[in-house]
Amino acid sequence: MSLLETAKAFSERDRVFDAVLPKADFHGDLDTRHGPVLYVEDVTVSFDGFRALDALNLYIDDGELRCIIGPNGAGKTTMMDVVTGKTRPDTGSVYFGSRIDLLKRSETEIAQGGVGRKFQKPTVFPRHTTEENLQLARAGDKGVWASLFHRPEEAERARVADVLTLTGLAGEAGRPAGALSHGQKQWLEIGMLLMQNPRLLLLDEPVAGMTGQEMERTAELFQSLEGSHAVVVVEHDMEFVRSIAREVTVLHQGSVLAEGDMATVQNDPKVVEVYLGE
Ligand SMILES: Nc1ncnc2c1ncn2[C@@H]1O[C@H](COP(=O)(O)OP(=O)(O)OP(=O)(O)O)[C@@H](O)[C@H]1O
Repeated sequence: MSLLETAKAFSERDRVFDAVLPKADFHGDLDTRHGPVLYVEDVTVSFDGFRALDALNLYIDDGELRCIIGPNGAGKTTMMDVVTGKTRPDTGSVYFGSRIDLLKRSETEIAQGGVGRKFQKPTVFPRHTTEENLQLARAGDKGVWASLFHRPEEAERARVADVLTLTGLAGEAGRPAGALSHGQKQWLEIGMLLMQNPRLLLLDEPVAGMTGQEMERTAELFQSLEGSHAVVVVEHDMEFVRSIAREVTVLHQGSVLAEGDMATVQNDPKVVEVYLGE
């Protein structure tokens, strides 16, 4: 890929492009002593009078793995849009830890301040190797141009090696990302988010299109992140949800219909009626 093409690719890739901008830092203010890393309280979002989120309350504990399920149109994507600053709610509050008001922060500040988001479709740089993709994801620390040409330092090399191991991609480090399987591309993209060391990861349908074996590997990956990163997984694949879920939140018509462990949620008649019974 020529320099020009690489630069163009960056401008088409919102998250990495964001990282070119001066780094926002509110890690020092992040206070999770009360438990949650994310507080969504009484949040309402209306589109032309239709309530996509309706007085939504959602709390995610620091380091927890949470699954969010719900029928189409329940408000799952809108919830992630609100947390990441893409959509501003009509009412309510959203806090990262107990002190950082995310509604006062820009999308860029939120992304750089420790909230990573992965959209459904993997977006990696196909002609760069797996390892280079991980190095590029660190661009925020030093600017894209510098990161394309700089020699990785010891600490960064170690971080890349850790993430390669964590994502099961150590054997693919030198392969162009475009040659990876669909599942491997998804892991690489999660790895790229991990390079920025997010405290909270929001993942939209991460196993869509994966083989059964890839799903099993993904379940292991998510479980290994537990404790060090809070991971919120929005997923329709119930078998996958069952395989990883501790706490499940069911959204319906923009608010929480049920919450609890998988067995509790699965046997809740309201949930069966609106979602699982489909
Ligand atoms: N920008 C918008 N303008 C108007 N309506 C919108 C907009 N964004 C979302 N909606 C509506 O808000 C509702 C909630 O949408 P959302 O995408 O959050 O649901 P979801 O739970 O993510 O659904 P899915 O499982 O299909 O992805 C839907 O009825 C959708 O049509």
